[in-house]
Amino acid sequence: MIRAYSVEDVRAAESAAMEGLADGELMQRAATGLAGVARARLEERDSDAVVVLAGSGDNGGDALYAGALLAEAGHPVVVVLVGSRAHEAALAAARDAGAIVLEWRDGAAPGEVRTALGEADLILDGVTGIGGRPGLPDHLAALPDLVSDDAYVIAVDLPSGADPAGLVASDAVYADETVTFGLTKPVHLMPPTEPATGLLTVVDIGVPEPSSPAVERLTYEDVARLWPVPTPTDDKYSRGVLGVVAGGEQYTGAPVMNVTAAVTAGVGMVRYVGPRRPTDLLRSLVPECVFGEGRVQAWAIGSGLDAENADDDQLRVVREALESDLPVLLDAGGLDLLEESRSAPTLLTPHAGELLRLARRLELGDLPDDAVRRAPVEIARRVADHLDVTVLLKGAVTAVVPPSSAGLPVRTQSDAPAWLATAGSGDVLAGLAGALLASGLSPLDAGSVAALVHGVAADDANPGGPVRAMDVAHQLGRTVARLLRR
Ligand SMILES: NC(=O)C1=CN([C@@H]2O[C@H](COP(=O)(O)OP(=O)(O)OC[C@H]3O[C@@H](n4cnc5c(N)ncnc54)[C@H](OP(=O)(O)O)[C@@H]3O)[C@@H](O)[C@H]2O)[C@@H](O)CC1
Ligand SMILES: Nc1ncnc2c1ncn2[C@@H]1O[C@H](COP(=O)(O)OP(=O)(O)O)[C@@H](O)[C@H]1O
Repeated sequence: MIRAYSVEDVRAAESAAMEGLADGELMQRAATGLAGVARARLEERDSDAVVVLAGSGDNGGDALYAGALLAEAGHPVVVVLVGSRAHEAALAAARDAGAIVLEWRDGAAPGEVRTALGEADLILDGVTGIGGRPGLPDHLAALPDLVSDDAYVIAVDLPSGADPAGLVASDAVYADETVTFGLTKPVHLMPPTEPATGLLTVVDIGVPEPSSPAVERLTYEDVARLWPVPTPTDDKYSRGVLGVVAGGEQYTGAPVMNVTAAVTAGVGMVRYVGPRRPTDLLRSLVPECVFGEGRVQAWAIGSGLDAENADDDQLRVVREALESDLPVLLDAGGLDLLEESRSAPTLLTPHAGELLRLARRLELGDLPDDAVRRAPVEIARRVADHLDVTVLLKGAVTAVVPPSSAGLPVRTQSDAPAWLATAGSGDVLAGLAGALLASGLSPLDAGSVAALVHGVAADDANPGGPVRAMDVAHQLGRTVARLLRR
């Protein structure tokens, strides 16, 4: 498990670590680790010229001390001061080591700054760290255009401009690599900010780990720990039966994808409830599936289901499922059918558009069109709290957000290639997560394990190339086996 800690907890842990250490010792450790990574990258790329962007705070201090170490090691280093102040001792160290110091505190970039940025092989981005407000100052808006495409950008602690809490989207430096100190922070793992982080390298500076993470990420080892592996005493019923209510006369593909995914992921059994056409299709495409109502351990409801024109039998079964004490997953059209909290475990799996529609239907505050893009986890949290459900918000970084009452951290997963952004892949995820709910996993575990396995299966199905949703569904069993064997 990878764990990230809130800025307040990081600051408290850093203060605890500083007790008994000489003044500035932690910053020296940070700068030494940062300079070590920077030197390794310069060497790997057979390159030399360094630009240090230094802001007003201690993040700028880290970058300046690292710049001093790189200058001492013989690299040409140009420091560009971009904030209203600079860390004085660190700036003096950089000067003493031979760095050239330029200023770009406002307005357009001076010519010599443009030249330095254009010629840099490696840039240390030390504009802001965990003390930064989201967004870059206006005068730095032109920064990306001034940096050569060939330059390797290392963000110091976090990409400048990115929200340290990872809650809101903003302008930020997009780094090739982020070197963070001691502890991973939410910015590195959350949907709106992780894409700016690049490769994440954690340098140990001796900061103790706080007790409660704000964000967690499952690793392959966690899948091996959480996956419901059958024992010799199991039978198909004890392993879990998933009921699927999906599709209709119009939308016949979604149930095929749901059911194929659940069956391939190894659920005990799947029962499908739906009208004639999808039923006939499933009979020929997924012969393992059984049809009609019966006892189940969990429901997956809503993929390809048009709530307005749904079959009466389907709507009745959905009503009964929602009133039952069984775990329910609601996807796509099923999201329109939940009116109030349930007492049983409930997992919603919207994409951004569906989350916005749901939050608006529930009247959860002022919600402009870009509300979910700007603050995805906050909107998911509003829905989770209002309905007392777990919300899995799909995207390049998928967030699984439990209700605040559970007192659990958010889980985020980013295991999928962008090729997975293809019609039907969400239906595969719903079938997979439903299968895990039926086998007894909590909504948080089922959602996060499913997101990880779904993403890895997409890559396994055709490494480095396009995938169709059905290929992801067919790949699930082999991917699970590979992750369990590790
Ligand atoms: N504590 C420790 O033991 C250790 C800490 N360490 C390091 O310290 C970092 C935290 O340092 P920090 O607290 O000084 O905050 P930091 O992120 O540098 O920025 C603060 C200043 O930036 C400015 N500013 C704000 N927003 C801005 C924006 N959007 N765009 C531009 N400027 C902006 C604002 O100044 P203002 O603009 O208001 O004058 C504010 O005062 C941490 O990330 C890690 O790198 C390591 O050395 C390990 C040990
Ligand atoms: N850029 C991306 N990179 C990786 N995965 C993505 C990306 N965009 C979407 N996905 C994943 O693809 C799936 C799409 O689901 P969804 O939008 O519900 O599709 P559908 O409704 O067609 O089945 C989700 O699992 C989502 O996490």
